[in-house]
Amino acid sequence: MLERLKRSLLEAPIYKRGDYNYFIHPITDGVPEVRPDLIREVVTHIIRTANLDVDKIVTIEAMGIHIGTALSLSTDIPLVIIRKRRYGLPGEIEVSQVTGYSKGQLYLNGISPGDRVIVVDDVISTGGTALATLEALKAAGAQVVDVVAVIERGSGAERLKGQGYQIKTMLRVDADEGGVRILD
Ligand SMILES: O=P(O)(O)OC[C@H]1O[C@H](OP(=O)(O)OP(=O)(O)O)[C@H](O)[C@@H]1O
Ligand SMILES: Nc1nc2[nH]cnc2c(=O)[nH]1
Repeated sequence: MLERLKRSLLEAPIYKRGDYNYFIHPITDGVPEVRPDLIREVVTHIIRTANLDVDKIVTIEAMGIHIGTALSLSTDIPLVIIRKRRYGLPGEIEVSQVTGYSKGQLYLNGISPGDRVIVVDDVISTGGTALATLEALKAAGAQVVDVVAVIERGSGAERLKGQGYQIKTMLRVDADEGGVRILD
């Protein structure tokens, strides 16, 4: 299962960001190129394993967009993209996002109270983005029926699960100078 994703992660180059061994991968970075076979494998897996009895798919700019778009095309469920830019539309919800590398604001539009949604993203690491997303969706009155991240690195997903959030991840990984290791 997920053989292409696993193989591609084992081949991912490492880029040193200070002390952090950052892996560069088509799904999480769009670099060197977004591979259709990987997107297809990921989306097929989501369709098999996630609860798609939803009104909307929600993803987060930037690196959730290709996964969200492919899932939307495969299911005909509309896609809502949480943006890092304010639009000032009526009802726009603003939340703070803190990740391992950045701090900023996220802006949610397009959700009506009672909407059933699934959240999809490329990676969960500290869990800061997922937490901000869930906070925004709660403020919008959405019912979050599933949260799926393709790759899990670090303790964020476990922390959020400990706080009662249901989060599904496809592969858990870590990385050092030698490359990516798949943990399960
Ligand atoms: O669990 P976390 O520590 O919050 O990290 C996960 C988030 O980090 C990345 O986004 P990032 O904000 O780096 O922006 P990008 O998608 O524009 O690269 C990724 O796409 C996730 O949304
Ligand atoms: N692409 C990518 N995203 C991450 N998010 C947290 N760690 C990483 C990493 O090593 N690579």
